[in-house]
Amino acid sequence: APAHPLWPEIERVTLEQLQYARLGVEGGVWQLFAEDGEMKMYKREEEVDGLAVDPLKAVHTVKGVTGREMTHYFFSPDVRFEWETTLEQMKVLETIADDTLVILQIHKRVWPASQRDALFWSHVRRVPNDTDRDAQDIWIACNHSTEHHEAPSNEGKMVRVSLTVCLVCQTSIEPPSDGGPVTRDHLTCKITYCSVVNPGGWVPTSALRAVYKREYPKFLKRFTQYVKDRCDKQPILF
Ligand SMILES: O=S(=O)(CCO)c1ccc(-c2ccc(C3CCCC3)c([C@H]3C[C@H]3c3ccccn3)c2)cc1
Repeated sequence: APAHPLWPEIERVTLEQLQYARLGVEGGVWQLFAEDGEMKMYKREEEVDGLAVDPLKAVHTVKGVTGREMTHYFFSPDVRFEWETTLEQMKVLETIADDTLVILQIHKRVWPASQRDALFWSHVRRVPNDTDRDAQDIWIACNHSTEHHEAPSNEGKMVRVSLTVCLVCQTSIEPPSDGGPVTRDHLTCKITYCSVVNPGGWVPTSALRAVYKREYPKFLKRFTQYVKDRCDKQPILF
């Protein structure tokens, strides 16, 4: 493994997030708050120091793409402005490896909250599926807040959110019965998107919950449609 001071944390958090995502929405603790076709969005209402820090878990099934393609476009900074409508600025502060970056993002002001930024490492990896032989490998992309010497400390200016986010994708292939080639019509990608965001500074709880209720379904719908459009008519990346 690459010798970088962040690497042990990246390894630990990524694998923890993988297990957390694979728990699904069992246990009756998750409250369904949005539904759109195959997409189901759940939350838990939690407060830390009086701030709403509601864990979110979304499950979705997308036809015609692979988990590698889905996590690739989620990870890639080059295309982020194509689908992330709440982004104002983004800077890759460090390229730790071709699958691991440190990113500083400034989000648009979302009334009534003041403008915020997010500083996090971003990692994408294939997790070999050691259980089910004929299943495809799992892909995970994970973003987790970090420190970085190159990020402004924002004295008195921007509020910094802290976040842990993961996108876990499992592809399945229903091969054509006539033994023909596998095309995108035979692909199904099961997605679990998890996020925990601490707004980092006071936002009225009801207003913050309204922002999430509006923004998260929009975000996941727009992102997954973006990937479908990008992959359409392109060679399949397994
Ligand atoms: O999955 S990612 O890594 C994708 C890379 O961008 C991710 C997702 C969401 C955020 C985020 C964090 C905090 C806020 C709030 C907190 C108080 C006021 C701003 C918002 C506001 C912009 C709203 C929002 C909420 C949910 C989804 C998208 N937009 C967004 C950051 C990164």
